[in-house]
Amino acid sequence: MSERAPVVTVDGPSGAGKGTICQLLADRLGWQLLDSGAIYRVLALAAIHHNVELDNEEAISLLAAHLDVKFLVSGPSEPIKVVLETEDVTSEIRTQECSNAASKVAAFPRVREALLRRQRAFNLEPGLIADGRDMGTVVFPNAKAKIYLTASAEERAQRRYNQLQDKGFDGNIERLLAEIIERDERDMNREVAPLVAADDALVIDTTGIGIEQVLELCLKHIVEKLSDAS
Ligand SMILES: Nc1ncnc2c1ncn2[C@@H]1O[C@H](COP(=O)(O)OP(=O)(O)O)[C@@H](O)[C@H]1O
Ligand SMILES: Nc1ccn([C@@H]2O[C@H](COP(=O)(O)OP(=O)(O)O)[C@@H](O)[C@H]2O)c(=O)n1
Repeated sequence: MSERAPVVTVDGPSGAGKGTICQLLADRLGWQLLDSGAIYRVLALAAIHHNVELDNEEAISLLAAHLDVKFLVSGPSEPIKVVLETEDVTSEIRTQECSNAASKVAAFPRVREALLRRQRAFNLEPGLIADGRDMGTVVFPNAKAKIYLTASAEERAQRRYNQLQDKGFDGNIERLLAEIIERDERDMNREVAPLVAADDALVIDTTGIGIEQVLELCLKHIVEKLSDAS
């Protein structure tokens, strides 16, 4: 399988900084952006809206095959608007309930299969930055450059806590940490497309490293890999 336009994959656990770095990379390079986690989140929300049990693989995979989701891009650096059917769900998919539900529906092999083509359709010129758990291992195995971001669970929980505070919400750090650990375990131990660094990925532990420095490390790796490939 070969990719149409060049692809850079960024995988890793929750709170590692993937979304932040991918947005910065897409802006810097002027490339498309795929937030694959948002697709699993929208699917989980659709299941909740349609009263589908989260443990019903058959019903959820049917929902996945017919998922009516749109990602509306208004311009560089602008947040992408996520629309499910006709409803703007951009904020609703970010709740803790949706994060946990997304990780449950994402464990079903038939659900992942049903969403593969939809994710690969983001591979358009001039290039794609793909954010997720299995971007470099399953969805875009021939990506030109692969990055795996991680950080200690404690630091990732602290980042989520700060993020909630910034938005004016209260968070419970112990609960956030427990949920991060539970989600890591589910994502890393599922049978299909578990969260793991691709053999050829650059692994960056971002614990104690600022966003600017992580961005520089990523850009250096991407430039090297893109020039190797040309
Ligand atoms: N290297 C870093 N150092 C400190 N905070 C970071 C770093 N990377 C990301 N963050 C912050 O952590 C939070 C979670 O980052 P995010 O990009 O959403 O992670 P992910 O997409 O991997 O779940 C955000 O508030 C972001 O600003
Ligand atoms: N490529 C992907 C992306 C997300 N997911 C699942 O979707 C959930 C939400 O992903 P996300 O990337 O939006 O989550 P955060 O890292 O932002 O917390 C994850 O916990 C995974 O279970 C996945 O299985 N495969």
